[in-house]
Parts: sequence; structure tokens; C-alpha cells
Amino acid sequence: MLLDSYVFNFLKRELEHDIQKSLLVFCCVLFVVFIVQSIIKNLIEIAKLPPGPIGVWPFGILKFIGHEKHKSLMKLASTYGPLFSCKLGQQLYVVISDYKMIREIFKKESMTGRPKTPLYGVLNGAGVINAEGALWKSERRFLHEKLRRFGMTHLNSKNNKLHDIINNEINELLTTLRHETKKPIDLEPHFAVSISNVVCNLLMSVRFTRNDPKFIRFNSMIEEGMKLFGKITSVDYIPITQYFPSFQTAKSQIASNREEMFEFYREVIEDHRKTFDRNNIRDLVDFYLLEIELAKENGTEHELFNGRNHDEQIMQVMGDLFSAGMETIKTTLLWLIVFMLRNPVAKKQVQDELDTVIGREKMPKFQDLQYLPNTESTIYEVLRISSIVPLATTHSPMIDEELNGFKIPAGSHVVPLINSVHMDPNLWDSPNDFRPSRFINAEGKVHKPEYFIPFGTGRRMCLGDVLARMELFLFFASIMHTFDVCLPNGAQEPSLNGNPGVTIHPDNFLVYLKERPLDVPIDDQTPLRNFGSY
Ligand code: HEM
Repeated sequence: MLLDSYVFNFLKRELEHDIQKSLLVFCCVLFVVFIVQSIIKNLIEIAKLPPGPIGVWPFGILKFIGHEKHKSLMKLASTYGPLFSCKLGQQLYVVISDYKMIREIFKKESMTGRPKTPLYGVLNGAGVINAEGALWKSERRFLHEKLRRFGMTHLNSKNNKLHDIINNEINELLTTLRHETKKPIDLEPHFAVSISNVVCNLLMSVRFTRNDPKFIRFNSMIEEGMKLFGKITSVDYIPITQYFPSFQTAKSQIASNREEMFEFYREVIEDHRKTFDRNNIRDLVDFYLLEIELAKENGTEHELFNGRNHDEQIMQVMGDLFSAGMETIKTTLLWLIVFMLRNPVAKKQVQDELDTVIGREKMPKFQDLQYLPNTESTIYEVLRISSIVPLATTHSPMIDEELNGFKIPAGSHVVPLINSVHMDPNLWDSPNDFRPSRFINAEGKVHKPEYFIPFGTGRRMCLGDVLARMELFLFFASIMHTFDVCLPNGAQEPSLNGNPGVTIHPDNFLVYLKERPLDVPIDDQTPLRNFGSY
């Protein structure tokens, strides 16, 4: 009996042990099958992607990218070709440096999506730069149409508001600079206030003086904001960093700066409401207020801006246009000066052309541009060689896309590598040489090849390209016509090093301005409304 129960227990234990063992083996096999299956699935998915460097999990190729992302991606393009993919941390990037492929993919509706980055989270898809879908479409159409009404058009416009705004700011700038000819100066703060005033006037009919504390605070917040956005980008690469205290601090700093800027915009919108007259539209804010009134009258108020809070949307658009329209123009003007200092022959060609075509008794007007191929081509050559926005804005396909037989998965980050297109020796003869004449054809006319894409291409290309062309021409030509911009005695040529930030910015440098005697009275200025003078 005792033996029986011993044998029984022994067999039972053995059986249980066997079952446990088999269960364990079964689980292990299941686990291995699952792993193998997902590896195969991943390999199949990876095989569909454009080729590219492998990287090390979880950092991908982050270590290789470093500070100058545009240059590192260009190096990779020379190894992996004009369409490659790579992982920056956990995020899949698809990088395109062939202009035909860039044009092909960016004309697709599905490519108008924005990556769901931390920045996207903070801005909540409002405004225009970060908006998508129906909101983006209606805002882009609205802004295009309204800016054209102010004269932002290639053609001669009946409305000269934009020209007047730019010319007034140029007059102010030249007047200030005429008092700065005794010693070397830094042009950057002068350009910053003039360019900011163009955008601020267009948006909200206000302008700042250079020492206005509001302007100084405004600029420092934008500068700080750009640095903070840079910091929180790491979350996009390595999601776990979102739980790090430094991320939380940066995020709350962005939110509080944004709130402070919105406070300023709110004040402006309220002032506009008090003085609004639909028969006298002064600026973009007025156009928005009219849009809201019309929607109220039509009973479509709740549909406006895709149901978003009206003031929040207007404020974000103001922030978008200010940040997109100020830094880009200021930086390009600085590069133009750098290249003029380094290329006295090109500078003389521009000045001689201005003297011959415009004459010493007049200042350049936008209508003169068509007769100034040297000046125009110099601006294009600087836009090409300095590619100040080398990675454009990142796009993200809303559905899986295909390019050249490769898969571009929904949600991936797609980057058009503008600097690579602009420095491609197969497209440009000696691309490292500064040579404005490459934009002038045999008939002596300016010709822009289709692979010249400083403003991007496709559905989301720059919204302010016409404004940029006007501002760059008028500011550059007026400065060249009024001053000889020289290197201070004993100073070295400014460096061609570009510092990556929102744009590729030149190193700081000083210039010495020699007045070129002009027989021009400073134009009578239309009254300018400084901030706070409502
Ligand atoms: C030298 C001057 C400028 C350059 C080189 C430049 C370049 C660019 C580039 C490369 C893009 C991205 C295009 C893409 O991702 O496909 C862009 C977008 C944009 N730019 Fe500019 N830009 C300049 C001036 C301006 C100005 C003056 C404004 C307006 C005030 C402006 C407003 C915008 C806006 C709103 C977008 C986003 C468009 C969208 O998301 O649909 N830009 N710009």
C-alpha cells in the first residue's frame, strides 16, 4: 500500500514535471517563432525601404549626425545615393537629394502631413506651418489670397501696400546707417528690426524701434524658443527622454514663452477689434476679423478654422509668419553682405549695374528688377550657395507612399536635401565657386533652372517666396546703391562657416560703410505706427 502510494506520487510528480517541461518548451518555441516571424516581417519591411546605413539600436545613426545635420546627410547621400533611409534614434528618416524625385513626391497631397513631433504636440496643429489637412488647406489659400491683395505678387499690383511698407523700412534703415559710417558696425541688429517691421506691419500695422524693450524681449523669446525646440527634438529620436526633467523644463519654458507672445498678440487683436472697419482693411489681422464677422453672418462661425478657437488660430498664424519671415530674410541679407565682402568684383558689377540702370539720382524700385540681371542673379547665387534652409521643413506621408520602387512609410520623416541639390556637380559647374553669372543665359536674361529650389517645391513650398524676392531685392539693391560695404581696416574676410540653427547663419562680422554720394532726398515717409501708439 505504502509502496503503491509512493509509486503513484512518483509517477504523478514525473508527469507534472514532464507537462511543465513540455509547456516550457512549447512557450519557448512559441516565443522563438514569434521573434523569428517579427524579424522576418521587419526584414521584409526594411527591404522595401530605400537603402541606407544600419546604425546601432536605440540610437540609429545619431552619433554620426552631429551638429551639422545637413552636411552629414549630404555625406551619406554620396554613399547611399539620392534616396536613402536611416534611423535617427527610433525615428525613420527618408532623405531625398535628387531634385526630380523631390518634385515628384512633394506634389502629392498625401505628402502634406507634418511629423508628430514634440513641437507638433506643443502647437497642437494650429497656425499654418504645423497645420495639416483641411485647416492647412484653407489657411494657405486664405493667406495667399490676402497677401496678394496687399501686393505680394510677381505681377504689377494695383495695391502697393507691401512696396510702401518695405520702402519705408528701407528709408528708416538707410537713415540710421548714414549715421554709422564712422566706425565698423554689425549689420545684424539693424537688419533684424527692419525685417521684423515689414512682417509686423503687414500682419498688424505695428513697428518697433531697435531699442524698444518689447522688441528686444520679442526677439530673445524667439531665439530662446528656437534653442528650446532644438532641445526637445531629442524626444523625437529617443522617446524615453520625454520623462527626463530637462525635457519637462524645456517644454514648460516653451509654453510660458508662447503664452507671453500670445499676450502681446492678444492685445493687438483686441485693439484691432475696437477700431475695426470692414471698409478699411489695414492688415492681415483685419482680414481675419472680417472672416470671423462674415462667418457669423452666414451662421458658419463654428466651422471656421476647423472648429478651433478663432483667436488662438490667428495668434499662431501671426507667430508662424513672424518666425518664418524674419530669420530667413535677415540671414540671406547677411550672407549677401558676406559674399560681397569676399568678392569685390561681383560687388562692383552690381553697383555699376545699379548706377547705369537706376542712376545716382534715384533709388531702386521693384519694377526695376527686370532690368538688373546682375543684381538678381547675385541674390540667386547667394540663395543657392548658402542654402539657408537646407532641410526645408520635414514632411510626413499620411499614407504609405512609393518612390522609385521603394516604400516611404506613413509617419516617416521625409527630408528634401536642398543643400545637396544646390551643390550637385552634375547640375552646377564648380558648385563651390561663387558665380552669379551661372543664372544668366546667352541672351543676358536671368534664368532659374528647375533644380534651383531655395523655397522648396510642391504643395507646401514656401508661402512667402514672392515677399522674400521683393524684400531681398529692395534691401540689397538699396544698400549697395547707397553704401560701399567694406571690410574694416586689417579685418579678415568673414568666414563661410555656416552655423546651423533655424537657418544656416554666418559667423558674426563687422563692416565699414562708406557712403556712395547719392543725389536722392529720402522719400517722404507715410506715417509709421510704432508699437504702443494706438
Ligand atoms: C530667403 C527667404 C526664405 C526662404 C529661403 C524660405 C524657405 C522656405 C522653405 C525651404 C520652406 C519649406 C518648404 C517645404 O518644406 O517644402 C518654407 C516654408 C514656409 N515659408 Fe519660407 N522662406 C523664406 C521667406 C519666407 C517669408 C518672407 C515668409 C512669410 C512671411 C515665409 C513663410 C513660409 C511659410 C508660412 C512656410 C510654410 C508653408 C506650409 O507649411 O505650407 N517664408 N520657406
